[in-house]
Order: sequence, then C-alpha cells, then structure tokens
Amino acid sequence: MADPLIRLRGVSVRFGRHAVLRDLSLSVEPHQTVCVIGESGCGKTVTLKLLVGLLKPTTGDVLFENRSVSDLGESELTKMRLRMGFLFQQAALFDSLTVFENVAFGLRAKGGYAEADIRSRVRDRLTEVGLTEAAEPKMPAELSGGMRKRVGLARALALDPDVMLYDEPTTGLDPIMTDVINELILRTRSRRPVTSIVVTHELRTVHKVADRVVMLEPVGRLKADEPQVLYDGPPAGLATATDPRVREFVEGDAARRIGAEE
Ligand SMILES: Nc1ncnc2c1ncn2[C@@H]1O[C@H](COP(=O)(O)OP(=O)(O)OP(=O)(O)O)[C@@H](O)[C@H]1O
Repeated sequence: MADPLIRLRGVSVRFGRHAVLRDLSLSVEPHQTVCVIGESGCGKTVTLKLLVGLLKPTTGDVLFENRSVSDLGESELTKMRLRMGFLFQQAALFDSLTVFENVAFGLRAKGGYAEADIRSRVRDRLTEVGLTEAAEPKMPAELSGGMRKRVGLARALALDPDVMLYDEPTTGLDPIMTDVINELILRTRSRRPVTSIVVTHELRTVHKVADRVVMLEPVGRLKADEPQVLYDGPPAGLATATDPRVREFVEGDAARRIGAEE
C-alpha cells in the first residue's frame, strides 16, 4: 500500500462548545478518489478547510506528505496550496475577470510563465472541460451554472494540481449538467495522477466517481464512545451496509428519524 498523501490523525474541531469533528482519523492514498458524504453539519466542509490549512484542528494532526499542515510557515503553506486545486459550490469565479483571466489567475499569481505558455495552458484546460475559444472573453455573469463550474474546474486544473478538492460540485445543477460535471471529475482523474476528495450529497456522483466513500455523522448525534465515521468502503457496499444510519441516508428514508424526534 502506498504511503498516504493526506492523513487526519485523531482530529477534533470545536467552535466554542460546538464539537464538529471528534477524534477523526482518515488516510487518503495517492490517486484515490474519496467521496465524503453525510448529513448537513457533519463537518464535510470543515474537513476540506483543514486540508488546505484554512482551519486548524483543536486537537490532533492534519498531515500532507507526512508533514503537519499546522507546522507549515506562510511560504510553505502557499507552496502546498499551489499543489491543490479547488472547485467550490459557487465555482467562486472572479466576477470582474473574463473566463480567460479567471483560468489564467493561478498561473499569473505563481509567476514564471511566459504569456504564450499561459495562453496555451488556458486553451488546453478550457478544451479539457469542453469549452471553446469563444468562451474566453466572456464574463462570469454571462455564464450558466454549469458553464461556471466548468470554468472553475479549468481554473483549478491550470497549475496541474496533485490534489483536487471538490465541495458540492454538482449542487444546484440539472441532471444532465450534473452528469457532465461527474464525467469531468472522472476524466480529470484518468488524464492525470491526481488525488481527489469530493464532498457531496449526490449519490449519483458517489457511484460515478468514488473509489471509496467515507460517511460522517454529526457529532451531536453520536453517543460518547461512537466513532464519527459510519462507513468507509467502496460505493457498492453502501446499500448493504450493516449500520442502519448508512442505509437510511442512502435510501433517503427519514421515517425512523421523525419517529425518534417526536
Ligand atoms: N468558522 C466557523 N465558526 C463556527 N461554526 C462553524 C464554522 N465553520 C463551520 N461551523 C459549523 O460547523 C458545522 C459543520 O459545518 P460544515 O460546513 O463542515 O458542514 P457540512 O457537513 O459541510 O454541511 P453541509 O452539507 O450543510 O454543507 C456547522 O454546524 C457549522 O455551523
């Protein structure tokens, strides 16, 4: 087994008295695609923020290539982040920049690229996500949700990241566009040796792109000694998981929950 690229070791995160992650341990091997699922508030986005060093664990360690992210200085943290591509829910494009400049942004920020190189990389990445040259001068406001996601993905891929982090990449998209984005996540992985973490609510995405699924439970629903990870395995095992909470989530069945809260 390869050394994990990313490792959470006994991580807890609290905001005041609110525990969001509790003693969470998770290792991600290079080139794996891991989907993180679980109901709202279970700490999926917080987990992504820990990985990029936007949040620090209250206790425990977050390791990237065996180095604790909390110990990295500002310049090392920047270097680590340049190796990671992000696709956030709203695609987070810069509204005042054209599609071309959005995709070029990381290349210009990193520096050292000739203008011709920037041009060809931007074009390559846009082609990769199925957009033509005609999209380059457009402003984000002119784009549909699906197009924005594609541009966001092209931008995230501009620097050839080692790690791709997707936060709800298909939320708010119609089924066809959802499938397009799922397909692009798959292709991204088959074209390059990238390690991916996908936070999602969409089971279609899980079944299409994941090598492995990790399901988290909100800490508030756990008994004192229960682990926060309810499921860790291949997507095909979700439907027959022994834990009824996993099957309820997968089947979208809230009957027991409503009964329990009455
Ligand atoms: N900076 C913060 N300060 C205080 N509370 C926070 C902060 N960031 C997150 N939280 C809380 O932590 C909990 C988990 O948040 P997180 O965004 O990780 O949930 P999630 O599993 O991604 O949920 P969703 O599926 O709704 O996006 C939430 O209750 C949220 O309010």
